[in-house]
Amino acid sequence: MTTLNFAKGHGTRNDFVIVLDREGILPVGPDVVRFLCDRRAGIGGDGLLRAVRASHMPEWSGRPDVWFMDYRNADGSLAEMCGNGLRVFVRFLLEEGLVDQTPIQIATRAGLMEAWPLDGGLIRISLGHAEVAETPTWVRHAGIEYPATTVDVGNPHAVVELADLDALRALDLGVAPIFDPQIYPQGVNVEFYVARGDRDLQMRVHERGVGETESCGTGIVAVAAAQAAHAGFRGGVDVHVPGGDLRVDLAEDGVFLTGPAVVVAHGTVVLP
Ligand SMILES: N[C@@H](CCC[C@H](N)C(=O)O)C(=O)O
Repeated sequence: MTTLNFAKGHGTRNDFVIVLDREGILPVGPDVVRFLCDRRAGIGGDGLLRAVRASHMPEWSGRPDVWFMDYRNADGSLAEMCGNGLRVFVRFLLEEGLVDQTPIQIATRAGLMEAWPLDGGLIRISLGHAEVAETPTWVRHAGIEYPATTVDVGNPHAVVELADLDALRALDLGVAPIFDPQIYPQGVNVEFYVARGDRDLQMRVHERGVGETESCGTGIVAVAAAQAAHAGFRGGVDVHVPGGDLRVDLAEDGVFLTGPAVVVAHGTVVLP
């Protein structure tokens, strides 16, 4: 019988199974990830966060003395970055006494990120630079073709602006949006948003490798960056998602995301 110790956490209800694997030796291939993230047969989560010492990740060539966030989607696929996951990952490391200095540096497939624990259960993270593409693309959903903006936040996003909140509420994101596979050969996260004000956005998301989730940190940064590029500003943007409220800062030196992160359970699971 193979057992695994796990924790469970979420950031604005984007939820994750977390495993500590200092030496990168645990058997967490795609089948095990799908099992752990299964809400009926497993623990349940939108993704898995595996904490590995960076020196044990062959794909990492940066600082060896930090933790690497190995993120997997619920369908077992790899993703480069996860904004809510990064805050939950940091919360887990803090609670386990595995990090102390601030800013906390975390290695990811999208590079070295930093995190600052704040009062009120919040964590601020850096997410590098959000690159807004100039060439427009499209997204089709429920028979409608929408103009979309591509934003790279380490992982790929297609951002669609809708006219009003009724249109946002009416979307059936149980159905996956269709996108241009030439633009997104590795798939894409699709965000729909409404600007309640220039710096006050409401968003829903269909995540690559997961489906509709209640929040997506990189998606939140993507809609803020797309809105800022269209309206021509920098600075703070509030983004509301079904799972809660987050703050994006679009600064000269990169993008930052602030929001809550909690660990809610610890346990042991028997692997099939
Ligand atoms: N929920 C995440 C994003 C997770 C990865 C994404 N599904 C992808 O495949 O790129 C977030 O909070 O950013």
